[in-house]
Amino acid sequence: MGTALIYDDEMTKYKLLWVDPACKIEVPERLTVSHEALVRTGLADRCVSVPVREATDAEILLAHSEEYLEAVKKTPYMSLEDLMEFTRQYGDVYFHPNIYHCAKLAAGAALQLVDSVMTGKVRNGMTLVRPPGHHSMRSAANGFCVFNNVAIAARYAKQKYGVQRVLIVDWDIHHGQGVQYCFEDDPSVLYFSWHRYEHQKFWPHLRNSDYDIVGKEKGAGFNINVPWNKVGMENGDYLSVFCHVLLPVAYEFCPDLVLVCAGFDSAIGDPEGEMCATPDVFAHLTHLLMNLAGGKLCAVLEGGYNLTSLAQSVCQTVQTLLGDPVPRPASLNSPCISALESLQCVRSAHKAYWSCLKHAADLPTSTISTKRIKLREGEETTEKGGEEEKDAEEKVWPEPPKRVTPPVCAALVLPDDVACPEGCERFSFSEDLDPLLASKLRESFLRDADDSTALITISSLIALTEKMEKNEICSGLALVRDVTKAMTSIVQHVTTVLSNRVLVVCVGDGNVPSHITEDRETLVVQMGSAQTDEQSCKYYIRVCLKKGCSDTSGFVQAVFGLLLPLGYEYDPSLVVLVRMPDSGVSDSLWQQLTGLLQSFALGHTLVLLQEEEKALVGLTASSLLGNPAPSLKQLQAPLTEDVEALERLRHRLQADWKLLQTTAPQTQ
Ligand SMILES: CC(O)(O)NCCCCNCCCN
Ligand SMILES: [Zn+2]
Repeated sequence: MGTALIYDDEMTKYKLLWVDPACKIEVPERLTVSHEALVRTGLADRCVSVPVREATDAEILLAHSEEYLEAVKKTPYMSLEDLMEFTRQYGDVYFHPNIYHCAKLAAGAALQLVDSVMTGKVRNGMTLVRPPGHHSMRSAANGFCVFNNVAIAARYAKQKYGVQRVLIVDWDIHHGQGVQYCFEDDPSVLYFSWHRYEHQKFWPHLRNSDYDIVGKEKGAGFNINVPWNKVGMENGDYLSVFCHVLLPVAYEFCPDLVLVCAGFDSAIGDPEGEMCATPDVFAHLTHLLMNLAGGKLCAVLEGGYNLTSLAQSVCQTVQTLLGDPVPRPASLNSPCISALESLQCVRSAHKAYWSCLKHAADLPTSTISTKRIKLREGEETTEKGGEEEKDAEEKVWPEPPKRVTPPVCAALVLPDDVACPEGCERFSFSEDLDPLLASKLRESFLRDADDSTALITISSLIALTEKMEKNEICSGLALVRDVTKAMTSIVQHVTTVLSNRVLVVCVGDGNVPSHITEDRETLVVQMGSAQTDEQSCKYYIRVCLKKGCSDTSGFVQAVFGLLLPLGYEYDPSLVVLVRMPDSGVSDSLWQQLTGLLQSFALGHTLVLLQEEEKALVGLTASSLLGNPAPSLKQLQAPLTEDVEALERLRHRLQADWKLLQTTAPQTQ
């Protein structure tokens, strides 16, 4: 199934008709540069084009009052003076004779996207709209927004398709208070937003945007606010919040549909956000959400005012929705202190509501900057002045790397009697084996040296890693007699001959030859149940789950709280995913893990299965081909001893691995 792209240039046909410094950044070119970039890069042609439509009155009334709708209906017939008068009753927004029409198209476009995804016409999609929506409230326009496109879409999905749980991820740099107010007492809609806040000194200056506003009554816990109290946040800050807050909660919530308030003013160069995250980070944010809800993801444009980073970020998002490999995470810095304080505050505020956060640390006490500094009357805000505003110094950043999709998506090394799944390519090393390599392999890995099939398999695997390194093949899978031996020979080859960093993920117990963990070029993370005396060290990390890998919620904790942050920090060029014999991991969790690990190494994931487990070839290959993993059930609480053990392990390792941090260093 494909990716929908919904755009209509009618939504470019309104603009600011008078002088208003606060609104001048919201220009029609935001839509044209975004769409033109998608066309120029060929991404638009790869999408399924779906037409826009106007939202009906009934649909708009899903999130707005009748008096508000009736008032907006009058604007097309207003004179310039009347439009200015009408605008004055709202904040930081402007009206235009054509904006009502465009606002109906923006909301209608979001509904068309929901229809396309919910009916299975497409897997996921994005719509480029203006006016944006997430600030508009039941009876008020605000922050360039007229109708709350995403709030309407969420209500529509529940009403028309019986969707039980909707996750709304708002990565725009402003707080979508309109969405928050719409669902704050509704446990069926989980709203997550990060936003520039600076202790309430940044627009819209709402006390309700802070981390301790968690939702009301039955909705308590279903509203997550992550305030950024400093500008300049980077990719590492964003990915830490995804790994340590959003994703564990999202998997516990187990949504049937994911809606994204896709604002790109959180990208570098944007005059509103003044952050430093680069456009390729949106490829990762998108990818990390794509295995939720069986892949049903609708991205709706919100803000984004630097036309260069906006266009690049839109392309990164759409290219990921199309299933292309995500770029390697550029050298991530550790989260800054302020981000860690926010992280700690949010996790602490929600520990009562989410079992995955039950053991989170308490609120930081001593750190001064988490205390809210009440905005005293007239105290200067961080807003720019009026006309005399200084030009944010021109930020420059590298063009996101071209994301080439290798000619072969998944290559499989299989015994002849095992069928090769649709869409994959059987791979066997054909050319005659280099005699030197053959003898080396024989003496170091093969018991009975004349075991020719094993030799062929091992040499096929080595040839496979070389083709992955050349980006001729994206991912691989092999059925082998002994996964440990195969893992060892691959790691040996890749780290010595190709001198690349390898992340080895071992699912299940079994001995991992110690020497592959001593070369510093390999990071091994093993998830199992065996309590071993040997301690984890920086490059060989053992996660012990009481009930082993059959405990889905404990396993998911370890994936988001430990494995993904490690992977992002280590930034390997190859991921080897090994399913140890009798691992006990469930099929859907195995597929989730196979999907998530493609965040690293340009998707170069090599999966090793014992040949007895040939029944797993099809579903593993499906994940390697980029098909969304089946959604896990709603997760019950992980075992206390497992979470405590994971916290201890993370605490011990965070000196070496900065992305494991979830708390700010204690200041005296
Ligand atoms: C969709 C959106 O979230 O990007 N809207 C942002 C609105 C920003 C308003 N800034 C007002 C500045 C007042 N001096
Ligand atoms: Zn915004």
